[in-house]
Amino acid sequence: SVFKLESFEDNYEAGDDIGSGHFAVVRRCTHRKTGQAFAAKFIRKRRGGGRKGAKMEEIVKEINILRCIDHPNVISLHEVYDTKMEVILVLELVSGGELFEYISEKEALSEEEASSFIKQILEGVKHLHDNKIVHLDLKPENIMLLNHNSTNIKLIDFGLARRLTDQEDMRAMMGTAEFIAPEVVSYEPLSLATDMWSIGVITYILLSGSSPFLGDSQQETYHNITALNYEFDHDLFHNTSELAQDFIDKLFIRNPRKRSTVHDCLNHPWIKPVEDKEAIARRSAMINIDN
Ligand SMILES: Cc1ccnnc1
Repeated sequence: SVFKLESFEDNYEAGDDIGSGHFAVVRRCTHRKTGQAFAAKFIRKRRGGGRKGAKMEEIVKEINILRCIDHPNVISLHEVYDTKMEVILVLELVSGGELFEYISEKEALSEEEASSFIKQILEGVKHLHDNKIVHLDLKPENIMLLNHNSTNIKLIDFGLARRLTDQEDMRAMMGTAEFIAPEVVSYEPLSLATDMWSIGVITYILLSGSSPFLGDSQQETYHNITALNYEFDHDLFHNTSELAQDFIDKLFIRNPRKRSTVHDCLNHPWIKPVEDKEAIARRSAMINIDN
C-alpha cells in the first residue's frame, strides 16, 4: 500500500480531539489547500519489543479493510501518512457524536426511530458481510451520527475487523478433519453471525435504554450471555411491539448457523414494513397514468 511520504502537517492543520480508539487518537483536521474537514486517526506504532502501540500488520489490515469498502453507512478512508512513530489515517469526518450519547440523552427511542437506526446499521453491515468482512466490534460507541441534526449513521473503527478468508486459513490450520477432536470441530470460528448477535444487543438497548446481558462483573455478563439469560422486562418493554421482540429473539440464538443473517434482518417485518394496500393502489394508479 502506497503511503504518502510528505508530512501530514504540510497538507493538514490538526484541530480538536474528537475520539479515541485502540492506541489511537482521532482529531478533527482541515485540508490546507481546500479547507475540507476530515478526521485524522493517529495510530501509535509499536516500537522495538515494547507493548504500547499497534503492530504494523494490524494497522495495514485495518487500512486494507477500509480501502475495500464504500457505503454511505460506513466511514470512508481518504489517505494514509506513514511516519516514524505513527500511522495517520485521514478519514471522512462524522461530527454528530456517538449513537451512544444520543441514546443516553433520550433514555430510549421510539420504535420507528430505533427501527430506522437499525436499518441503517444493517445496510452498512450488509455491505461488510457481502465483502466477507466481519466488524467484530459493533457497539453504540462505534456508531456515529453524520451530524447533530441528522439521523444518518456511519460505522467507524475497524480496528478489530477481519476478512473471513483469514478464518478459512485458521480452519485449515486446524489440521486434518478426520483426526480433529469434537471440541475443536465445534469451536465456532468468528463468523458473520458474531456481528448479528451484537446487532441484537444494540437493538435491545435502543428500545429500552438497558443492556440485556450486563451483569455486576465481566464474569457475570459472560455467564448471562452463554446462558442466554435475558428477558423483556415489562417495565422497559410494555410499549414495545411483539415484532420488535421477535426481531431480537431471532438474533439471540446460541447456534451461529441458526441466528438471523443480515439478509434475514433486512427482510424482517420490523425493519421492512409490509407495503400497505394504499401504497400498492397509489403505485398501480401511477402505472395507469404512465400507460
Ligand atoms: C471519531 C471519528 C472517526 C472517524 N470520523 N469522524 C469521527
